[in-house]
Amino acid sequence: MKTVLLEQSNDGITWIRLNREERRNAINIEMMEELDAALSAAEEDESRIVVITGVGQKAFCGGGDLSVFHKLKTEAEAKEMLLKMGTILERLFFFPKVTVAALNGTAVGGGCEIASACDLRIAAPHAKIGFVQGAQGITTGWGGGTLLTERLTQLAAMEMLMTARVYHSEEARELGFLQDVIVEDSFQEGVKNWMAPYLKQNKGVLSAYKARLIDRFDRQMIHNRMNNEINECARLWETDDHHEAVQRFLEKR
Ligand SMILES: CCCC(=O)SCCNC(=O)CCNC(=O)[C@H](O)C(C)(C)COP(=O)(O)OP(=O)(O)OC[C@H]1O[C@@H](n2cnc3c(N)ncnc32)[C@H](O)[C@@H]1OP(=O)(O)O
Repeated sequence: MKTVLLEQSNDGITWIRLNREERRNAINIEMMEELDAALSAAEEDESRIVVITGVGQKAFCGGGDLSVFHKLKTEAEAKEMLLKMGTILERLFFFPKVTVAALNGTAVGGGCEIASACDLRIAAPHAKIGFVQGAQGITTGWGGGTLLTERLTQLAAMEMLMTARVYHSEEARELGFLQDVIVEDSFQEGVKNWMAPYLKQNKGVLSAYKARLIDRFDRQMIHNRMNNEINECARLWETDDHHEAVQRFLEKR
């Protein structure tokens, strides 16, 4: 694997690191496939907790790779890509182990959708967090909007999605998006310390509680809502509003 790094440590944590630092860990098709493969490895290994984070200090994930995805022009082309990642995020949402999104830096767009699929979200103080899709004339399209509404209060989720605002970590914590802000100098050590109380429990205890959490959800309903979200985003994708917003970003580079 190249765009995703897998570290299966012997302390109960498997680390999955998004590894395109020069692109702010933006997601392309290869990365989607490697993320899926990393989840398969993590599902089978002896870990109790799976942490998804980004390489470097600047970004957790800058969302979909616009330098590639701007080539997708039609609703059908967009839908194929959105569905591919949506399927992975649905898998992540129902993953049998505890999952943590450790936001080492900025998480925007699809980066926030990945974080929403995880059970817990923690971040470095400098991280900026925003569902910026609205500012690009689209909605969340990997199913992460649906998943966010299962994580936060309805009002907080609506605010984040509908305003497309970018929040500082502390504000995101106040809204309930983040469980905590990790202030230690070493983010990785801070994440480990934060998870230590969870890691005191054995694998059976954690997986049993995770199964009860999953029981809360009507799987078919979540699946249908994610599909509706993907379809709606694909429809908006082919509008001029969206293509022009992406063009503006690409021209700024
Ligand atoms: C398709 C699924 C739905 C979505 O994800 S829609 C949302 C897509 N994402 C975005 O709109 C975010 C775009 N990126 C940004 O706003 C900023 O780059 C970001 C993430 C806040 C980081 O800001 P800075 O730390 O100042 O870094 P920067 O802007 O100088 O970027 C460094 C290099 O990374 C590139 N990059 C960042 N995000 C990217 C992306 N999503 N797709 C493609 N390239 C991306 C950026 O173009 C720049 O490249 P270069 O060094 O100029 O060649």
